[in-house]
Amino acid sequence: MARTLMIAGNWKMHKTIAESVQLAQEIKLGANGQTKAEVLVAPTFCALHPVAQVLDGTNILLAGQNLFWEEQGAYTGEISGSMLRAAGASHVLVGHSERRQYFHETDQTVNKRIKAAYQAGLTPILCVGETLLEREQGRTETVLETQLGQGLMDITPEHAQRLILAYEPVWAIGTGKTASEEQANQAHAFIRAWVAAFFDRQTADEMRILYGGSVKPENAKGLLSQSEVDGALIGGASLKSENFLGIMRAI
Ligand SMILES: O=C[C@H](O)COP(=O)(O)O
Repeated sequence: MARTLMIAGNWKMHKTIAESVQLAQEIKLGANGQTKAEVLVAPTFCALHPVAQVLDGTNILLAGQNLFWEEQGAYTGEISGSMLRAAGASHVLVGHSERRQYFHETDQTVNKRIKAAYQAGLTPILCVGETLLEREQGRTETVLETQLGQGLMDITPEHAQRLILAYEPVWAIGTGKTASEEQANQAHAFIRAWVAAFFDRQTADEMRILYGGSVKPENAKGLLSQSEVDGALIGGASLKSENFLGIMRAI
């Protein structure tokens, strides 16, 4: 079955509220009727609600960049799934490599966040991917298997039907080095086969697996035309509307 492509922009820790609103307005104008892909943006927490107001009435989706697994409480600096929902988000990134690397998130806490996302009615976008060293040691598949297996532990098949995965080789993030089309397709095929074995074939066939790592207008077409690549999770190139819209137009 045909999977709807998703073009997702992760704005990371970039842009003030005013700048986020401006970018959202430019994307809203530019994306209007220009793409068959689903479009999603993930601003900083403080810009979520203002961006939601800009995107109101469009089919552009809004995501949080992370969430905590408790609903509320004395957890300074954290945000819950229901708070993201209330701010206008329908999706949430979980387990981004920057969260794992700089904030010590583990597969176990990723699993708690995934469950909390479902609990709040959010669609999680689970990010997985190997480091350069792991790839050079031939451990890519083992790493992916572990991140997926532990991250998705005890997730019900019903919930899995709403899951989105993102393959983001750490060595390709923000480095300008993109995985080759073959490398991306091969990793995605491995992930899809894993999903089929862990859940079932239909879930695997329907699951979107996005590629992330230095995607830009010049390489988007090649990457996104791979049979196993169902969209892109874009960092740097999502921060300028002409680049983000350029990626949309390239597909
Ligand atoms: O979430 C997005 C990825 O980390 C990719 O970032 P990048 O496009 O800047 O390499």
